[in-house]
This record gives sequence, C-alpha cells and structure tokens, in this order.
Amino acid sequence: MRIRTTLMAGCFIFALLTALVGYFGGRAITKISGEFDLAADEVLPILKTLEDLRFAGLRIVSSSAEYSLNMKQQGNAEQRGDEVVMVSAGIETLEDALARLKALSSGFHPDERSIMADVERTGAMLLKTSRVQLRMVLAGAPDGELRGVRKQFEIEERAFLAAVSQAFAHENEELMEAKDEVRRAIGTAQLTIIAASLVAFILAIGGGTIFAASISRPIALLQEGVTQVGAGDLDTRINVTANNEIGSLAAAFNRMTRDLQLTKDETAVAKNFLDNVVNSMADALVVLSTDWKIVTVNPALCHLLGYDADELAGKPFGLIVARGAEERELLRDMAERGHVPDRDLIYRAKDGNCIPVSVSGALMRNFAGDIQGTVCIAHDIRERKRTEEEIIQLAFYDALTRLPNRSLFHERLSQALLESRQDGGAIAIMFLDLDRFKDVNDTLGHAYGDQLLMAVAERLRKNLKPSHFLARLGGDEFVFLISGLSDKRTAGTIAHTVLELFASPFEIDGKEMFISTSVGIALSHHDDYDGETLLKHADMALYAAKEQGRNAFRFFSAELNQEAHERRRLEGNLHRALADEEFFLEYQPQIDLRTGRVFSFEALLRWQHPEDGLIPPDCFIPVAEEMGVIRRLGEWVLLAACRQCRQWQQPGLPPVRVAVNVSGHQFNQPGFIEMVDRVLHETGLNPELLELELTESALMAGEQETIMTLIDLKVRGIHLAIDDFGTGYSSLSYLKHFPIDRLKIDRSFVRDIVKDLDDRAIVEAIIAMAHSLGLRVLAEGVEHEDELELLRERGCDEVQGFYFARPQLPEALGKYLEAP
Ligand SMILES: Nc1nc2c(ncn2[C@@H]2O[C@H](COP(=O)(O)O[C@H]3[C@@H](O)[C@H](n4cnc5c(=O)[nH]c(N)nc54)O[C@@H]3COP(=O)(O)O)[C@@H](O)[C@H]2O)c(=O)[nH]1
Repeated sequence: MRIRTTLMAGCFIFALLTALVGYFGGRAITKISGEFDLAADEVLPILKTLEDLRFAGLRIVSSSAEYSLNMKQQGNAEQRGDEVVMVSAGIETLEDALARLKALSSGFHPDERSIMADVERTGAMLLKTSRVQLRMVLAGAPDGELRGVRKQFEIEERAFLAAVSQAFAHENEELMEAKDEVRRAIGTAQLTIIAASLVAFILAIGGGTIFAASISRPIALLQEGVTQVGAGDLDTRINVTANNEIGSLAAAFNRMTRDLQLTKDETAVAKNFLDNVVNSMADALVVLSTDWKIVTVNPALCHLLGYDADELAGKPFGLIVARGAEERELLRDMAERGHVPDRDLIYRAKDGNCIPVSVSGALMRNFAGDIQGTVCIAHDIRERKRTEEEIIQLAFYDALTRLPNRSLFHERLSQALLESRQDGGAIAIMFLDLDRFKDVNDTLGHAYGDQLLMAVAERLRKNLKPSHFLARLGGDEFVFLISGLSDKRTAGTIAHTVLELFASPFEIDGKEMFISTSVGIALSHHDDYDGETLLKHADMALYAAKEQGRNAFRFFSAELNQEAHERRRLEGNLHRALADEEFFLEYQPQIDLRTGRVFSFEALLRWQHPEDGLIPPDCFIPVAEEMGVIRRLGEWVLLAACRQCRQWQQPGLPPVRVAVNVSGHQFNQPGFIEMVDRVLHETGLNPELLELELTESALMAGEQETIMTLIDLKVRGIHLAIDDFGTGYSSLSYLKHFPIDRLKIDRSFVRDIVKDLDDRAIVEAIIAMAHSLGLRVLAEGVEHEDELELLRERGCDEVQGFYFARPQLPEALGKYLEAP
C-alpha cells in the first residue's frame, strides 16, 4: 500500500478511535445528563412543590395561630386583619402547590404515588379546614366554634405536615439515588474514556511504530545501498518488496544500479575496444596533459621512437619533437583552433634519429567543456617523404645524371633573373652540347652514350662553383646558370675552363674516350630578356660555335640574332617553296672507271628562291630536316628523279641509273618503304635503276630496323650506297651487316689525296676493305686528273666530280646518254 494511503488510513483509524472515545464519552455524558435531568426535572419540582406546600401549610398555621393569639389577648383588629390576609395567601399558595403536585402526579413512580396521595389528601383536608376557619373568622364566629375548628385544623395540620415530611424524605431519598446514579455514570464515563483513550493510544503507538518501521527499514536499506553504489559496488540490490513508494524507489534503485552496471560493462567493453584499437593501431599516439606533458603513449609510438612507455610518462612533449619551433607552432594552433589536421612534423627517436611524421591533434574536453588534455596521432611519413623525394627527383632532376632538369633550371633561371633585376648583377647562361655525340650513340650504342653523359655530368658537377647552377636539358645538352657576373670576360673565362675540362679523356668501361663540347653563352643585364629568350640566345650562340668548328665557345651577338632571323625566314619560305614549285633537280654523272661510261646520275636538289636566288641544299636541307618538311621534300625529289630516269631509258641503249640522296630523318621515318613503292609504281621505273644514297649516321640510328629496311629495299632490286664515307665513324665492321652495294668516299679525302699521304692512306684502306666486303667504291669530288689517276691506281671503281661534269639540268645531259 502506498505511504500516502497508509498515512491516511492511520489518520483515519486514529480519527475513528478518537471518535469512539468521543462517542463513549458522549454516551457517558448523555447518561449523566439523563440522571441529572431526572433529578432536575422530576425530583426538584416535586421538592419545590413540597416546599411550597410546607411553606403554605406553615404560613396558614402560623397566621391562624397569630390570629387566635390576638383574639385571646384582645389584640387590635388591624393585626388580625393582617393575619387573615396571610391565611388567605397561605390558602392560595397551598391550593396552587396542590394543583402543581397534582400536575406532577402523572410522572410519579408507583411507590411515590401513595406518598404523594397522602400529601394531596392531607393537604386537601387542611385546605378545607383552613377555608372553614377563615370563613368563620371572617364571619366573626365565636371562639368556641373557632376553637373546635381549630382543633380539627391542628390535627389536619400535623397530618399534612407529616405527609409533606414523608414526601420530602422520599424525594430526598430519590434525589440521593439520582445523585448516586450520576456519580456512577460519571465513573463509567471516566472508565470508558480512559479505556477508549488507552486503546486509541495503544493502537496509535502500535500502528505508528509498525508504520515507521515499514518506512525506516527500507529507507535504511536504501541508504546503505546508495553508500555501496557510491563506493563503486554496482552489484548492490535492495530487497524491498513493499508495495508503496519506497518499494517503487527500491525497484527504481535496483534498475538504476543494473543500468549503471550495464553502462559500466558497456563502458568497460568500449574502453577495452579503444585500448585494443590504440594498442594495435599502426599510427603513433601520444596523450598530453594540459601543460603539454606526456600522459600516455601507445606501443606504435614506442616502436617508432625506441622508448619504453615509462620513459616518456610525465616528460615534456618537446622531448620527442625535433624542432622546438614546430612544436610550439603545433601546440599554439591546437590551443587556438582545438584541432590541427595533418601537420608535418619531425619526431626525434631515442637514438637521435629524426623521423618525419604527419600529426593530427585535438584537444580533449570533458562533458562540461573543460580541456582535459590533447591527443596527437602521428603517421610515419618516411615512405611518403621518400616518394616525394623521388617525385621531386623525377620532376626536377634528370634520371640519368641526377643533375637538375629543364623544369628546375627554368625555375632557377626565373629566380636568378628576378634577383639580378633587384641587385643589378648580371647572369650568364652557358649552353653546352657535346660534339658529335650522336655519332657516339649511333656507333657505340645508347648504353655507352649514357655512360659518357654520366661521366660528363660528374666532371662538370665536380668543378661547379657555388654561384653556378648546372642542369641537363636533355640529350647531350647541359646548361650552366651563372649568377652575380661582374663582366663578360668572366663568362668567357668560365667557358674556357669548361672546354678544358673536356681536354682529358673520359673513362668508360675501362677505356678512354675523348669528346669535346661546344658552348653558347648568353648574358643578361638586369634590363633585358626573359629566361626563354636568354636560353634561345645561348642556343643560337651554341649553334654558331658548332658552325665555327666545334670545341669552342661563342657569345650571343646581334649578328647571330640576324642569322637566326634569316633561318626563321628560311623556315617560313620552305613551306611555301614546295607548294610554289620553287625546287628543281640537277644531275651529276657518275662514271665507271673500268668502262669510262656514265652508269648513273646523282640527283641534287636546288631551290630557286624568287628573291634570294639559288639556295644550295646545304643551307636548307638541315632546316627542312629539323622542321620535318624533309619527308615531303624527299618524296618530291624521289618522284622527280625516278620520273626523269624513266625518261632516260632509251631502247637500244644501256640502262642508266639515278642516285637519290636520302636524309637520315626521312629514311628512319615509318612508311619509308611504302613511299618508295608508291613512287616506283607511279613512275614505272625499274627498281634496279634506282640507287639510294644514305649517310653513315642515317644507318646507325636504329641498327635492327635499319637492316630490315635495307633488306626490304634490296629485295626490290634497289641499289644502296653509303654517302660521305669517312666523315663519320667509318666502322667497316658494321658494313658487312648491311646489304649495300657501294661506298662513296667523301670528297674531303679526295681533295687532298695527291698531297696528303694520310688522306691517301685512308682512301686506300677504304678501297681495300670495301673490296674485301664485295662493295664497289665511288670517289666524290674528283676535280683533277692526278686525283683521278691516283684513284684509278688505287683500284677505285667509280668517280664523280667537276673534272667530269658539274651537276646539270636534265636537258644538258643528253650527250651522256648517247651510245658510245
Ligand atoms: N637529302 C638530300 N640531300 C641532298 C639532296 N641534294 C643534295 N643533297 C646534299 O646536299 C649537299 C650539298 O649538295 P650540293 O651542293 O648539291 O653539292 C653536291 C655537288 O655539287 C658537290 N660536288 C660534286 N662534285 C664536286 C666537285 O668535284 N667539287 C666540289 N667542290 N663539289 C662537288 O658534291 C655534292 C654532292 O655530294 P654527295 O651527295 O655527297 O654526293 C650534299 O651533301 C648532298 O648530298 C637531296 O635531294 N636530298
């Protein structure tokens, strides 16, 4: 039962008991009152009436006695008159009292009735006698008569008073009884009230005690339970089954402790989970106090830095951070923003090693929002840093030589130009290009070429001054950026030093290798050019140095600029020239020394410029090669030459061939064979009447593909010749791999063959070796008879040169086509 209900029930019972006490008390009082009323309403009126009767009787007696006495003593009449009035009044009172007694007679008890009847009867007799006596007095009756009446009156008087006295005695007795009755009623009432009060008291005390006990015990249990829970014992349960608020409270308490236990269990599970995560996570975790001291760390951090957790606890965070400034910045940002995501930092390991990490930190707050500390999670980024280094290396450094590459060079150049504009100093760009490096590559292979480049880079790097920045732009191109130059001569001195660095041989694969370089220099004073322009100027100067004969340096100048301008103009004109048919061919006869007959004509390209006149092929073919126009131009030459050769073929005359120069750029282009097929098909020329002249360098570009292309041409019946032989590497060993027919000895050897014994020896060697390989030998540039004779003596098979004929238009060649 609920406490409120219990309390109300208790109050009700208490009220009931009180009411009972009141009821019984009331009943007792009612009874007392009844007894009292009995005395008051029954006995007292009777007593009063009896009193009045006695008084009236006595009054009548005393007045009549006075009257008689007056009469006897002859008293005055006035006094007797008073006595008569008195008697009259007494009679009236007696009558009245008797009447009232009669009125009361209905309430008389049986034992009372006879007594009262005596009183009435004696009173009536006294009244009658008194009236007789009064009438006789008033009538002046004689004394004798009066005496007789008087006697009767006295008898009756005594009888009346006796009856009244008896009645008095009776009524007094009645009154005493009533009094006793009241006393008894009061005693009973007192006992009843005491008893009821006692019962109420006992019930109230007992009920209150039981009720108090029913409340205080569970409350004590609750109090004890709360104390136990406060001490952390969440298994505490209170065994209170009362069906009231305390029972509900106990049940709620038990639910609460169970829920708390569950929550505690869940928290323990969560903590365990968190501990596992923290302990097994790969990232290094450190928890810091509000004053940035290390509170705890995870195993990954210990593993990363080589500390035991105990060694770090309580130590400042700065112990494991390599750079104090970075640490302060991190902590400041953390304090200001509450968190710091992915901040690169350097941790210091116990052995002093620096470990790059990416740190994410966050302040830890309690539910009230107060800062409790900081947690920092660090990810080891050594691998990332290595990758970044590699990316930087790849992006800004040349993979082969490890020198800065073109991108980094441009960045440094822009920076240097900016600084030079600010401080007024000059900078120089020194562009290096190895001389004939392509030939090294072509003859000795790219792997060898790479080693040479590495050796060159190493030598240049070793001799680098702090103000020099060296980069490899690609291929065999290197560039120096020199800052803070005082004057042009200094740049010249540096360039000279660089050239001297190439004076001693490079050792590749245990063998010595000589190579020179050419250098182009462009200077910038704070006023002029941007980086691109400077580099272009240096390139032009380099080009000029190469033109000059290599192993030299040249400064950029206005003249060079003019030349470059001319070159650009040429480039522009080349496109147009092909469309406007400004090209034409001349043919130079080739003579078989054994027969003395012209067996072939070499087609030589000419450009008739509308303004500049005749431009020699040496001037525009390299430009056409660089521009890529050579492909179209070469196809045009082949088509025109084949078409011409087709026309030369006359029935009855021996067939005559045409020799066409093929640029290496053109030969190594995909689709070359198809182009030749197309031309032969279009012109209808017998492939055996076509000879293609290729330079050594063109054949060296891609050995295997070259051989395949040569075989493809050869199987068609096309003749193949190596042009300008002796100017390249002249490696006769590779010739045996190529299906070639003819070697053309460069005219530079022929020119001095008479005077220069070396050249003569070279020519002899070429002829002998070519013959040993089954090749025919043609000597170019024969201008004089003694040259011809010498060549003939040395066994040269064929010749070509001004001695016989200059290159001519086809119309002028008729005589060479006639029958002998
Ligand atoms: N890829 C192509 N190259 C071509 C083509 N046409 C010509 N060329 C090459 O241009 C170079 C210069 O040629 P050119 O100015 O025509 O000179 C040729 C002859 O005129 C010259 N020659 C011939 N005999 C003599 C001589 O007795 N003395 C002398 N000083 N010069 C002489 O030699 C050039 C022919 O040389 P070569 O080709 O090596 O036989 C030149 O390298 C041409 O190859 C073309 O269409 N495509």
